[in-house]
Amino acid sequence: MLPVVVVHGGAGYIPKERSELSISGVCSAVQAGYTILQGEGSSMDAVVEAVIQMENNPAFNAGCGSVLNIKGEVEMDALVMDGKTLGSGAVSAVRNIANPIQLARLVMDKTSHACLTAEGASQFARSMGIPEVPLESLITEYSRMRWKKNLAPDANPVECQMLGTVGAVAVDKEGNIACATSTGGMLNKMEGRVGDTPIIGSGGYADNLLGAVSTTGHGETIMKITLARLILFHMEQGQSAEAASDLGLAYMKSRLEGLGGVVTVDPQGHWAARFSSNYMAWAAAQEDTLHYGLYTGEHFTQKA
Ligand SMILES: NC(=O)C[C@H](N)C(=O)O
Repeated sequence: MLPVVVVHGGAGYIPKERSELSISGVCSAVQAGYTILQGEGSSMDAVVEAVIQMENNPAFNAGCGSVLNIKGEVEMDALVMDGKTLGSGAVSAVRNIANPIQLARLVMDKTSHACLTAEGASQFARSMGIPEVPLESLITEYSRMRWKKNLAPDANPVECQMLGTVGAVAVDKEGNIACATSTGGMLNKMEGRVGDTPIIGSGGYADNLLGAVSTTGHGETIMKITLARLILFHMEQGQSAEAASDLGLAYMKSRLEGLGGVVTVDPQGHWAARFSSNYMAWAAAQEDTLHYGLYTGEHFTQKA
């Protein structure tokens, strides 16, 4: 069963013309993670690489392609967690860097802190030699169009809300488990708004004894129920990765009318990609097979 890597490209509304881009994006990201796992790399290396691929892909709301805040600027959140040590690293409201997930990993590896924010995170990035990139390089025509559209008083909140956060979970050959999640947040959010993504237990969680989860959906709702940790709690109680994911998502829906999605693994390599929204691009790679889907109930396979 091991190794395995599972990724998501965000729960929510995906316009038809963008579905191909999302599918091909999650499939190439999962392949990149799987190549690392097959080459003896760690689950942490695999989830970070998979997320970097999606941050660099303008189809997703992370890195280049992030949604814009109310001022038309990009502020990003990211989290990594290492299931062996329970160490984690996060950045919130960071600007002008291409790969927030890399910076989150450096926070975990090189500082004694769990999260750096805003200007302090930028200073740390500079000290680590991470180049600053111009704001414009993170903004796509599509994200600017959606930002403008959503400023209109008659904006459709469903179409304009959650979309495209990216995340990954993996178990390597040694049985070490990791998660990574990265996002531009919610469209037209207030300046300085921080969502669930960089918060351990909400945007993700990893524990070698239980498994790992990376989440997507409305951050303020996810935080209320600490969705990632809630799912792992159900697994601790004996539920499978799939049943626990469904229980967590069902609770968020019944308790708060919140929709979202998750990718989940357990220590044996059982995995799930589950969502209560209409769409979530996801992909998994295990035993040389690539699995992927977008709509509820969809599950395609091909050789990895
Ligand atoms: N699309 C998303 O998943 C958004 C993210 N969870 C946030 O609230 O920042």
